Amino acid sequence: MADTFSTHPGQDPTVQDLLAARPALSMHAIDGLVFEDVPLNAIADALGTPTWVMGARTLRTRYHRLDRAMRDAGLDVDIHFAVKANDHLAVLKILRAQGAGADVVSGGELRRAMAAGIPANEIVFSGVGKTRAEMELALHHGIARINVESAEELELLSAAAVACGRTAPVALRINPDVDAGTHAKITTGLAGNKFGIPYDRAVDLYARAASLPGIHAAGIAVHIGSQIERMQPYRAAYARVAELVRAIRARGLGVEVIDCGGGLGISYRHETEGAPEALAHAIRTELGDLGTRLEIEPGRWLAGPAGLLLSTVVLRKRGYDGMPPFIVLDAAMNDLARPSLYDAWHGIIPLSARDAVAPAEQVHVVGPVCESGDTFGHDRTLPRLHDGARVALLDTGAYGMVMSSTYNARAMAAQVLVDGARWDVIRARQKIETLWECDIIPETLTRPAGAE
Ligand SMILES: Cc1ncc(COP(=O)(O)O)c(C=O)c1O
Ligand SMILES: N[C@@H](CCCC[NH3+])C(=O)O
Repeated sequence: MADTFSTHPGQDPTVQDLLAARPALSMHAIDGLVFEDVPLNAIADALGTPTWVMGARTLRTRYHRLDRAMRDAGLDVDIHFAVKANDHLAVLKILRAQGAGADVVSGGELRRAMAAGIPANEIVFSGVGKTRAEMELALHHGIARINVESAEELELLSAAAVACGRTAPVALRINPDVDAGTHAKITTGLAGNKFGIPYDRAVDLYARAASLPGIHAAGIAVHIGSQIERMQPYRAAYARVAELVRAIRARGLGVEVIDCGGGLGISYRHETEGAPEALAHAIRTELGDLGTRLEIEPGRWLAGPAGLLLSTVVLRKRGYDGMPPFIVLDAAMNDLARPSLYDAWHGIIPLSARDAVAPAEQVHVVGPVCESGDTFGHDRTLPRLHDGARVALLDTGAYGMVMSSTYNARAMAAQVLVDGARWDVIRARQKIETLWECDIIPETLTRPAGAE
């Protein structure tokens, strides 16, 4: 955890270290940095920067590893991709083609997932504040399940389902009060977090769910946080779920499904990537003998390493009084928000082979936005970068473009999909005029000066 989120201590991996850990990336003398089989300079030449790049082959490879890990453990687990991590229709279509369903947290995500061809009966609706309209939308389309996060929400859902003549298949998302050992802003399974139903109220609430009109009490869901590196928190949470399933069944109620959540971490810096095989083992050990259907809802593990953000050095600014220089990029916190939000560490690699072997120096890497927090790395050891040099920010396929904004009137960056040796633009760079196309000027401001 300290590695992923701290910007200061420890030695940075070198360019060679970063490349060695990422099979989809390679450095070539003439072509420079190549992702899958596409030289990234070709994309930057054609589209400029900042530009997001997703790798289709990488996505497929990762999905298959996860799926195989579950099968090899003797488990039949439905994989629902957490759409919040990357909601691009092309990404969803690729994962769907491999067999993925979806986990969504808003009506918008539900509609995106369906637009990408994922049927509603393979979509689970999670989230702490679903509106009545969102519930109705989900029920109308025949959602596979709604994960309910509170007693209050359960009552609202019952009323919504009765009103539209539907039965809502429900899992109660419990809060197991387990520390996932991750950053405070992305932990979700502690009793004080807003997520889930307090563990000690879950059995009674399940009984209530089973008695309510319009509700089919189908199971239990748990999700304890994101970027989880160790299996122990998973095992602790699953052990609590198993205990709960037994207690519910002892009341004569049925539990058909357990949603085991997402959260598996990746290696941004020095961390060991969460192993799907270890997760499968934890699920089998703790939950495998309960005879329920099993599901997982990973986001980051599938999409994170499948994405990059290309950027160009606008200028080098000399540091104050011998302090490290600032490398100012054309990408900013409005594009990639993770470093400013969580002090997240993302690898940075020059696109040119020659730049990649320049002598290393200590720098601060920043964006041009008017916030001191618009910083991609403090005291980073990087090959010396000149004005105009291009870099790739690594592992930005999850919680990257989806968290972009247009702060400082910066247009949303273009996006490209690489698939082996082929690449396609999958989102055009936003036209700057569209930033104000929804602004409405009150008529009083359009009258000529002095006219009343
Ligand atoms: C309910 C739920 N499911 C799945 C996820 C996906 O998490 P991750 O991207 O860490 O796998 C999240 C995000 O933390 C979540 O809140
Ligand atoms: N946005 C977070 C992850 C949040 C997970 C959603 N509950 C990140 O970038 O690490």
